[in-house]
This record gives sequence, structure tokens and C-alpha cells, in this order.
Amino acid sequence: MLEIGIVGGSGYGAIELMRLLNQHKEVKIKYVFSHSKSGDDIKETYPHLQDNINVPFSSLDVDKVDCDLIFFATPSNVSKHFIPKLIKRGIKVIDLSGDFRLKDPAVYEKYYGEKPAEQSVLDEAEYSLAEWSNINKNSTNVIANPGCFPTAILLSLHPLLENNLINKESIIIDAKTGVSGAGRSLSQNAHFGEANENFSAYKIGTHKHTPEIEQYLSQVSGSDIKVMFTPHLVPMTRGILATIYVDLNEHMTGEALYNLYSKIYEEKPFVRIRALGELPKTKEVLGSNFCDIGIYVDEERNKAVIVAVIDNLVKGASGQAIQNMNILYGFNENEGLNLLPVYP
Ligand SMILES: NC(=O)C1=CN([C@@H]2O[C@H](COP(=O)(O)OP(=O)(O)OC[C@H]3O[C@@H](n4cnc5c(N)ncnc54)[C@H](OP(=O)(O)O)[C@@H]3O)[C@@H](O)[C@H]2O)C=CC1
Ligand SMILES: CC(=O)N[C@@H](CCC(=O)OP(=O)(O)O)C(=O)O
Repeated sequence: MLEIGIVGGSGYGAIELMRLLNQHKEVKIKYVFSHSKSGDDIKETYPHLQDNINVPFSSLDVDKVDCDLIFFATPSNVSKHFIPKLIKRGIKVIDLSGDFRLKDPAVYEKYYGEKPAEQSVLDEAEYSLAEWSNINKNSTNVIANPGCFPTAILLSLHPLLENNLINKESIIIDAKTGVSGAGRSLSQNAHFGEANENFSAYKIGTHKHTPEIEQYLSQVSGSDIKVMFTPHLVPMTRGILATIYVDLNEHMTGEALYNLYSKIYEEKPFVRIRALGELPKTKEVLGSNFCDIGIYVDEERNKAVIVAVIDNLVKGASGQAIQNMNILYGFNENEGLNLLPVYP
């Protein structure tokens, strides 16, 4: 059994890790670390976990912790202070935060407003969009789990850039998220009175996921890619829907693009290409690790519109982190993640 620890224990990402790992056949949750609730019984904070997660919240001591792998489900500017020591002690790490996603420290500093991680660890960290992962059990010690918006967006755009099908300057991304994307701690935007019956765009041009998206797409295409990315907050708890507009390089039918996506994702169990004419809805992936993608080609205007949905807390965070763990250790990629969406 792989022994694991979870940091950020009382947050949404950690709770979702516990829900999913509880039915994973290859792992045992040895520690749930919490800096605010150390010593408390988990069920005092989360009664719904009663009798299922039987370890107390504890404090992380990097010199004493003894397990194989640690998930960090903490805000940015936390994991980078612990990870260098942990990997020196032979403990692998999957980081759900953004601390190790951006390779250029100056870009991290600009978008996160904080000092970047130690350069050597930043260099060795693997950004792992699970469907296109390069991780390897022998050499990977730190996995940077992608952000929630980038997950839906990069799975949608990867096939187009890899096959040089679009004008690289034409990418416009209009994305919507539910409020759980902001985490469990209180913030004015996620407050019921602000979010309920309301709909707003935010952080245009300044969102930290813009450079993350550009970094990945530039690697796939082999040239410098810039995108227009506008996130929106919608009054729902979970879910992301990204609508992506691109100019096609050459005339293409909807059927041809659908066939290309279907072939590319044929062997990837968590990406479902929806039938032509069908557009996915957030509830159709709720609680699951699926990313559903719908395709539309406007043949008159030579444009394609790709619509992708994920559950931000599963495929956008904890589910993908477990998928990455499965790939890293050679477990069945579906292990712990064989969940159909909750509907309605
Ligand atoms: N919510 C989402 O949809 C997604 C989140 N992410 C990323 O995953 C990470 C976790 O997100 P999420 O669970 O939603 O966030 P939450 O705010 O719900 O939880 C984060 C937890 O981290 C712990 N924490 C907070 N501050 C500190 C600190 N200074 N030092 C140590 N621990 C701290 C707290 O738990 P405790 O007090 O118990 O230690 C807190 O509950 C974030 O980096 C987020 O950006 C990524 C993709 C999607
Ligand atoms: C609603 C809301 O605030 N969503 C968050 C989602 C970010 C996230 O969770 O991803 P990271 O891991 O990159 O922080 C945001 O837009 O910043």
C-alpha cells in the first residue's frame, strides 16, 4: 500500500482527495495535515466523513513525516517552503497549487505577487496535464497539478495546436466557474449575497491562469502563443465551462474536426468527445473526473468553437491529482476515479 499525506486538510481540495482516495485500492491515507485544526478529529469539521477517515488532523513536520507521497492542497506560497526538504527525504509530492506550474520565476512573481520557489526544484517539477503527461516513477519527484481553468482549456486546445490547424493569434477563451473554485475561506466575491443571482467577469488580462495556458500551448506548438482569457463567476457551487473561439487555417468540416478529436482522445478514459451537434453541460460531469468536449465548426466563417466542461474540484484539482498519482506509480489510471457524474 502506498502511504500518503494530505496538506491543507480542512480545505475543499483536501476533502475531495479524501472522498476519492477512500475508495482507492492501492493507497492508505496516513496523515491529514492542518495548520488551523491540528489535533482535532476530522469529523468535527466534516461530519459527513464520520467513521470513514479515521486519522486526526495533525501538523506537518518535514523532518519527521514518514510516507511515500504528499498532496499539497494549500494556497500558493505554502508548498514551496516544504517541498525542497521533503524531496530530499525521498518523499514525492503532488502540488495542487500554482507554486511549481510556471517555469519562468519572473512570470510567477508578476502573476502571483510572491517570490518564486527554489530554482532547482522549479526546474525539476513536472507540469502534468494527465492526458499528456511526461511523468516517470524513477525521475519525477514533484508534480505540478494544472489549474482548474487550464485543465479544461488545454485539453480543448491541445489537438488544434499539435496539428497546426489554427491561426495561433486568434485564440479567445471565455470561461465560467462556480464559487467553489475560490476555496473554502471566505471572500467577498464568493459571499452568497454577492454571488447568488449574479454573474460577473473578473481579472481580465491579469489572471494567473493566462501565463499557465500560454506556457503549455507554446510548448505544444513550438512557438510563442498568446491568448485572450476572460474568467467569469457564475452562481453555482461546482463546475467550469470554457467556450473557446479559434480561426481555422484551412477550410474544415465539423465532421473532420470531430473525427480528429475522437481519434486523439480515443485511448484517454476521462476525455469524452460529445457527438457532433451536442454541447456539454456542467452537470453532465459533476462529481466525476470527466472532461467533456463539444465541437462546432462555422464553415462560412472558417472558425471553430470548442466547449469544454469539468468539475473544478475533481478533474480541475483532486481527481486529476489522483490520476497523476496513478500514472506516476503505474496503477490503473481509473483507480479511485471510476465515478459517474451526479445528476441532476
Ligand atoms: N477549488 C478549486 O476548484 C481548485 C483549487 N486549486 C488549488 O488547490 C489549492 C487548494 O484549494 P482549495 O482546497 O480550494 O482551497 P481552500 O481554501 O478550500 O483550502 C486550502 C487549505 O489550505 C490550508 N491553508 C490555508 N492557508 C495556509 C497557510 N498559510 N499555510 C498552510 N496551510 C494553509 C487551510 O487548511 P488547514 O487550515 O486545514 O491547513 C485551507 O483550508 C489552491 O492552491 C487552489 O488554488 C486548483 C484547482 C481547482
Ligand atoms: C472562483 C475563483 O476564484 N476561482 C479561482 C480558481 C483558481 C484555482 O482554483 O486554481 P489555482 O490552483 O490556479 O489557484 C480563480 O479564478 O482564481
